[in-house]
Amino acid sequence: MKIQVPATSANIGPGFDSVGVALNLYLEIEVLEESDNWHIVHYLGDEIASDENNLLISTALKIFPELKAHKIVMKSDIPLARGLGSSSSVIVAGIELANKLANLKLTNEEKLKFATEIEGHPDNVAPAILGDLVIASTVADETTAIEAEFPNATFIAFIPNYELLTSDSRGVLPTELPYKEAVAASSIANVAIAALMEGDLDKAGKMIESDLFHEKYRRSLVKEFEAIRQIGHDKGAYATYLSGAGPTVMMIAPETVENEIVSSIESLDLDGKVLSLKVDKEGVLCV
Ligand SMILES: Nc1ncnc2c1ncn2[C@@H]1O[C@H](COP(=O)(O)OP(=O)(O)OP(=O)(O)O)[C@@H](O)[C@H]1O
Ligand SMILES: N[C@@H](CCO)C(=O)O
Repeated sequence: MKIQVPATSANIGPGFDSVGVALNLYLEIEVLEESDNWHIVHYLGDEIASDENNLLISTALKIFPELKAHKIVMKSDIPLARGLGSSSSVIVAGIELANKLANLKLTNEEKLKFATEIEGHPDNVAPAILGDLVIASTVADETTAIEAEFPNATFIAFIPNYELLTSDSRGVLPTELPYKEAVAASSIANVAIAALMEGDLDKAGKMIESDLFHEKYRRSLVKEFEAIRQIGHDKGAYATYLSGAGPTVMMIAPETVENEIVSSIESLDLDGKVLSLKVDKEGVLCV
């Protein structure tokens, strides 16, 4: 049995802790034979546990503590701590692992509830489970999610060669927002989502770049951000935003300007890589 989970790009500007889209980079786990202990074969580095302490197994055991141990092979194209939902991909894979091995027949709503409880917010786990664009709200432990189709566009990611842990990136956010600013921030988010639903990427892009919830506090943590956003403005992208908690800088652009934008970002000679990505429509899959 194999389980595949897509990467995700959360926030998309003003959709902080609420909006995310699934993209075509993947975590894949292959479940092999039963074993006396959990053992994960992976090439993700020494800091990632290979036993029951790995987030995959700790998540699966939270869902079903009596799960029988197996040998597992884990591969991932999703870079760790870069704002592309690596932790959510593992959590969603862990829930699916318990679901399939213990034949729990979990619904998507149940998977989303467990995943949000573990991750703390729904914006990465929801599209990792459902695919495509998801708008979700978790308040007082209750999660409500709406799936939608992301309008036709390409995603261009600049992935820096350094990590930024979500916990560190959340540490620079204010604990409170003045009422007037919160109302303005919420109106920007409302129009961004309405424009995405209408397929109006010009208006959506303008609102995505007007976020007041998180980017202005975090931008200084990602020194490449302004130069890449400028390329987006010069070359006709719809929007450039900080993916998840960063440091990946994500651009939404028409496919017609994709190659030109990729070359322009590469010509900045920054320390990192540039990837063109597409929306994943499926979410978690088990084969
Ligand atoms: N394949 C994996 N196996 C086990 N743990 C993992 C794996 N991938 C990620 N993690 C854990 O998740 C941590 C990264 O999570 P973090 O929330 O900081 O970043 P992210 O999920 O990549 O980005 P973001 O949430 O901003 O999209 C890693 O440091 C590691 O502890
Ligand atoms: N909404 C989250 C996504 C990363 O986990 C944040 O921006 O901190």
